[in-house]
Amino acid sequence: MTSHAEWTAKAQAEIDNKTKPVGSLGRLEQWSVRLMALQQTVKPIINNGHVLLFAADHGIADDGVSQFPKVVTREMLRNLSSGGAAINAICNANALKLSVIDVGVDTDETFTGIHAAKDIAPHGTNSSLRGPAMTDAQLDTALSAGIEYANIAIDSGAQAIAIGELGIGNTAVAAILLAAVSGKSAAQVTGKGTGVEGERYDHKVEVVEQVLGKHKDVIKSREWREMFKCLGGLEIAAMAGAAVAVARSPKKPALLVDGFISMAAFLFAIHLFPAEKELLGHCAFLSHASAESGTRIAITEIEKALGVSEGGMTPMLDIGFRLGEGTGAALVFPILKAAAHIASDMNTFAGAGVSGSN
Ligand SMILES: Cc1cc2ncn([C@H]3O[C@H](COP(=O)(O)O)[C@@H](O)[C@H]3O)c2cc1C
Ligand SMILES: O=C(O)c1cccnc1
Repeated sequence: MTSHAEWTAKAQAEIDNKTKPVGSLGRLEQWSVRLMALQQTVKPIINNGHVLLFAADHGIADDGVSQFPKVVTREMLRNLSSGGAAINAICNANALKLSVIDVGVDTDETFTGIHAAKDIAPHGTNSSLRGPAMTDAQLDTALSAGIEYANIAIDSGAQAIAIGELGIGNTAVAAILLAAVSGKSAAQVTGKGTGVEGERYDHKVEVVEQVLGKHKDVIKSREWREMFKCLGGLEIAAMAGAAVAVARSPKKPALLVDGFISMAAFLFAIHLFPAEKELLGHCAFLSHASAESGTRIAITEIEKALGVSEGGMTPMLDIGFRLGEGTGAALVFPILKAAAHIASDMNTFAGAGVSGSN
């Protein structure tokens, strides 16, 4: 069997032979090479994409870390249900399937078309300021929900799975997770999320710092499961589960990682599932660099955890997105599709009778 490294070399040679100056399609070429190596074919296929949007509430949202109240998570579920959210629009534009999965939103309401895994944690997580955010059972069930919904999407024919999220307060949670992994300070990883400014931003940094202090022993232990249980979120766990299901799939789907929170989930997936580290690295495509200020650190940590060189996981776009919901991943889907077509449709210099470089 040809190894992934051999496939990468073969794919690079294929791309370099096509009718264009070497490297002239920039990062699109990188993705094209990566798709060939992932699917182990010179004609990779990306036709169907599916966005998995996991939603959950966070105890820490009541500690003043967001510009918006916690109730917005459930109000946005209703909006998603009626098709009025940003992700609905981008999925419509790019012919993507969308599954919204409630893995712990604090509501009794049921919404048409929204999957509800309500048995996990009906009110969301506890605040990590006061104790562990989750129980072991909650962490396991949220991871399993992610795995389950990713497998359903893959079985129904998706060659690309995007992971997105909704959960007021979750930029603070992602910042906490990133600080725990990287050892960076609260100020370095904490961004403005939905738009906290001035004293509210300072307060958010302080909360992140306090949580890191409260859980310093478990952070020091590098026991990844315990760390995630104490600091994490249900929708972030579900995204990590979905990522590992994509990585494990023999159908070799691509994983489109969204913004800051989605990146934190992917980073934790690498640490939670070390046996799948290589597969996670092969399948993952970072869609965009969110404007959230910890993003660069997140990308560096992902590259470090995967053991790839600096720049090996450069996101495709950097266009000021800072929304989440899977919007960046959904937006970039046609680019991933084009990367597959570059590989399968373009002619070689010899095949087209075009002169090569001098
Ligand atoms: C109306 C609205 C729609 C959203 N869709 C995604 N988010 C994003 O913002 C939240 C994270 O930011 P923070 O940590 O500052 O609360 C998450 O729900 C995330 O998905 C939204 C936020 C709002 C307000
Ligand atoms: O980077 C993200 O995905 C993001 C940033 C701010 C708020 N919600 C999501």
